Amino acid sequence: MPWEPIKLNSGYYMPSIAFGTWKTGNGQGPIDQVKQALGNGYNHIDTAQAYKNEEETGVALKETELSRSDVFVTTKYSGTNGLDIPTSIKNSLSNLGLLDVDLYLVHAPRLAVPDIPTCWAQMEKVQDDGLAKSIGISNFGVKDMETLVASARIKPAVNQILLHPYVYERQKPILEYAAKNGIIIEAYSALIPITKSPGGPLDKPLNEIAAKFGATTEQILMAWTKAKGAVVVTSSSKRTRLQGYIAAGDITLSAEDIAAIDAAGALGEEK
Ligand SMILES: NC(=O)c1ccc[n+]([C@@H]2O[C@H](COP(=O)([O-])OP(=O)(O)OC[C@H]3O[C@@H](n4cnc5c(N)ncnc54)[C@H](O)[C@@H]3O)[C@@H](O)[C@H]2O)c1
Ligand SMILES: OCCc1c[nH]c2ccccc12
Repeated sequence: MPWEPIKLNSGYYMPSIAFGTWKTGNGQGPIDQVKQALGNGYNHIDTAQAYKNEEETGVALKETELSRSDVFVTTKYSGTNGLDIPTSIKNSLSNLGLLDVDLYLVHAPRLAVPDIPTCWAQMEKVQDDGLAKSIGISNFGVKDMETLVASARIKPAVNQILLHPYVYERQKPILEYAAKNGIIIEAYSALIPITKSPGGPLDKPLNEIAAKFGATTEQILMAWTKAKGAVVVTSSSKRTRLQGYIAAGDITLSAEDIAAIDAAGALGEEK
């Protein structure tokens, strides 16, 4: 299998590519998009309280042929409507029509109220109560993680962060801290160098490496992210793109390819 499942510090396995549901409201809508992803090789769905599509995600999960145990479901505490963590997880499970989620994340450190240790103790209770098999964080920096780990009984399984070559140097301390502490990094917006910041120093090496592999530049960015040990959370309403991302799991970049992407990434910051 190209995108191998990754073992979390909770003992559970997480599929290393996920379909993200943020902004799936347009066009087909979230139900059809999630069903399309589940029908095209994705068995990991990423949603959040803030995305306001947990109910539609739940419908898609019911309508798919895959059974509950075949799909890894992540949702997040986003502080929506000022609700606390115990209330939010119960609402999310009710919206999704599930008894538990595979992963529950604190969407951002600013949502950890009144402070990170108190918030994390509530997350630990969510796992103790069997409402989430694993718990984690999103958008946490090194200082945030240090504060959390200092008081934690259960370390976060995952930190979902922005990661692509233009921010790699800036994010590297997060990756290093996570690796030392057994926390898996999940990368969102891996395609920004193509979708939002084309015309920069990455264009040349990405195009050259893509031509060498007979691949698209999107696939090379996915392979780079995978090579950094990160799980990828991506999205598209287009079936062919979704299939392309899955196929990118077969691409193994050489050390020289990775070094060329790192070097070009370090030359240009995200625009
Ligand atoms: N935790 C967080 O704060 C956070 C933040 C952002 C995203 N996310 C999660 O990550 C998921 C994916 O985020 P993303 O959409 O930024 O990821 P991404 O960088 O993988 O981009 C995917 C988007 O790029 C488009 N795309 C692909 N190839 C393209 C091309 N050649 N030209 C133009 N557009 C192209 C796709 O159609 C899709 O809309 C979200 O749905 C969400 O679940 C989480
Ligand atoms: O996850 C995508 C970014 C995002 C959308 N709504 C949010 C609420 C809290 C933190 C992050 C987000």
